[in-house]
Amino acid sequence: MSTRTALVSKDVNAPVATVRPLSKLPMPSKLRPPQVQVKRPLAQDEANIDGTGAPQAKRRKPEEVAKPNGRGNNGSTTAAKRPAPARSQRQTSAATLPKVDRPAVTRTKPAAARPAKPTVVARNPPAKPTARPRANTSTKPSITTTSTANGPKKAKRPAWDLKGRLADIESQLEMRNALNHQLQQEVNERTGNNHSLESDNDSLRSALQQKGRCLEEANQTIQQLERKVRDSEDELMASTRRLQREKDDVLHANQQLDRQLADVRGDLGASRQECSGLKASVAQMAAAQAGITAELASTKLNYEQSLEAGRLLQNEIAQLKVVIAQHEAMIADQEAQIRENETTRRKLHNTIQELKGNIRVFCRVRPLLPEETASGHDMRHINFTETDNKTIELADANLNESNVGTRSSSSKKYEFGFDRVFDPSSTQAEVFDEISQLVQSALDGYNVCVFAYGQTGSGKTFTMEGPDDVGEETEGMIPRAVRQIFQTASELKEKGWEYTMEASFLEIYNETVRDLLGAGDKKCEIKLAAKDGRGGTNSGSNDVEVTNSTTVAVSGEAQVRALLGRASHQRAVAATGCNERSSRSHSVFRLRLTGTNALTGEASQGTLNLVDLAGSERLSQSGSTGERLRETKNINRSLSNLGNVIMALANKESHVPYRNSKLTHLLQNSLGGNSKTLMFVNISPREENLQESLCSLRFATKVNQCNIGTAQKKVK
Ligand SMILES: Nc1ncnc2c1ncn2[C@@H]1O[C@H](COP(=O)(O)OP(=O)(O)OP(=O)(O)O)[C@@H](O)[C@H]1O
Repeated sequence: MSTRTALVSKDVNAPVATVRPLSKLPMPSKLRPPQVQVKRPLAQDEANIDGTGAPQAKRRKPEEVAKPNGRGNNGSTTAAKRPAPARSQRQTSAATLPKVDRPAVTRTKPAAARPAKPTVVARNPPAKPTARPRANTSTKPSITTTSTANGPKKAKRPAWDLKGRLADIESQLEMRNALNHQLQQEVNERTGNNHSLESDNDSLRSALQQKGRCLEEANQTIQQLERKVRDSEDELMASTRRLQREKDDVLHANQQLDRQLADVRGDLGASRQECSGLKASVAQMAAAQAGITAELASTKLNYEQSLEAGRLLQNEIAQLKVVIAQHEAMIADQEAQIRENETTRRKLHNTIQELKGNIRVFCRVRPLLPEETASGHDMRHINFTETDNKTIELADANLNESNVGTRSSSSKKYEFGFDRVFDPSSTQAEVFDEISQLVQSALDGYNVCVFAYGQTGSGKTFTMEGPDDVGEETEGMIPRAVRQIFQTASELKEKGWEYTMEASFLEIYNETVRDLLGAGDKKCEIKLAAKDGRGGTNSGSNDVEVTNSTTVAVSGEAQVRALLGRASHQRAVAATGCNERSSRSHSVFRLRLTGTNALTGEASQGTLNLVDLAGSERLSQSGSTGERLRETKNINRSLSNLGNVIMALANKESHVPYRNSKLTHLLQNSLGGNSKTLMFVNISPREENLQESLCSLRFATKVNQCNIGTAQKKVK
């Protein structure tokens, strides 16, 4: 008994463990388990079967198997006593049987291995299950049998009828075995179906995987195709743009060609017009050529005539060249003669100066100043002869000093004659006109010395330099002499003379030489320079030089005017108190003129000295004391020595006392035989200055009577 039960349990459980979860797949209606299985009284049968082993209990839910299992183990009698379930209940139990088996299937076949899309399986239903309905049909008889076995219950055998009961049991056992056999067959069939389904499932899964791979490949292919499409689209776009550009280029080229064509057409039209114009021009030129040809013939004729005339002109030119050469020779002779004439003029000029005397005296009487006129001064005591302008007459009303300033009929007249007398109305220009020839002599190479001698306030500075508010008309002898020198030097350039000029301005105060163009702080000494190595001095005397004195090369009037201004400033700085320095000192403006003539080879060196002497007041009349007395003594000594030198020169004495005073020492080469000297004796118009005027006129007369020899030109 137990052996058979175990065998049945083993057979029943084995196929159940491999049942596939058919409900997971869309099972065709033909493959579904037949409803007859539901009609089987499985619950009771299985309870009996389960009572033999645990595997059946494991496949059921606890609530479904608890009671049968608990009772199953206690014997079939309990099950037999139990009322049979209703048919609907058995069917439900049978219908749930496959569902109870599903968990076992789930354990053997993981859900993850199943195809993701059941629809694939549905499209490919397995072919084998079509045979299953027949198998199921074969089971029906057993069910029917079972139904028969479960038919109306037999009467309960009495307890003592063991034999009958045993027979019943054996009968039931046989039925059970038959049923088991049928079930085993059914299980086998189902197992086969399962295998078939699994095989189908595998094939479907592999097909699905293959489809998946195909799908992936298709996707990849699609992606590749999409990329190719995109690439193609890009290429298409690029090609489209390129074609558009090419199209635009072609259109542009076409437009250019159209324009060029229009231009060419225009040019062609213009060329045609030009061609027609050229044709007309050619015709005109042909006509003109004919005219030119005729004209050429005429020109040739003229040319031959001109050649003949040219030959005649050349002969004439040759003759004229001879004449020109003769004229040039004449001009050269005349130029040479002009230069000779210039030399002759200089000699004649010098001769005239000699005839006039190498020392001359001009007398100049200044006018009364406005303040002098206003104070009642007059100059009736001075008379000028209008005939020759060479005589001046002073009337001394009272010989007695006490009667000075009064007039009487017994007045004494003093007449003085000079080379020229300038009355108060004489202008600076008239005065300079008389000395301009001396200035010319300086340019010719002579030493010229012009003095202004007279008492203080007599007009010496006015004559030599001009007034303080100097203008063009009131310019003195120095600026006028300078202007003439520069003008004459410029004119002499045409005759080949070139001059260089050097200026210096010295002052002699209290027998001290001072440089008015320098700082004036250095002691100046008068020295005789060494003889010219070439023996250039015809006088035999040496040139006088002053140490520490400033010599300025001058080239124009303005420059000389600036030097005079500088000298005037220096003298003003040296003035002390009421002591008028300019009145108490001698000033010497010296202009050294060096000339060369490249044409004649001549050279000359002259010196123009313009000297403004200190006031010549008599010591007895001055009433000076102290420093003023010393100044007066020095002034008188130097002026007296100037007279002595002139007298010595006039008397041709062997010794001329040049060195007795700074003034004569400085003017050594400008006094004597090698120089031309002119003295202005300036006279005050005031009658109260009559005696000083007489003294000055007497000194000037003495100088004027001197013949200091023949001036000699100094050539280098
Ligand atoms: N010819 C003249 N015409 C007009 N004014 C003159 C003339 N000569 C001199 N004067 C004036 O007379 C005044 C005295 O002249 P200036 O200073 O030249 O005399 P000076 O002899 O040089 O005196 P000092 O010896 O003191 O220098 C000045 O005011 C000057 O302008």
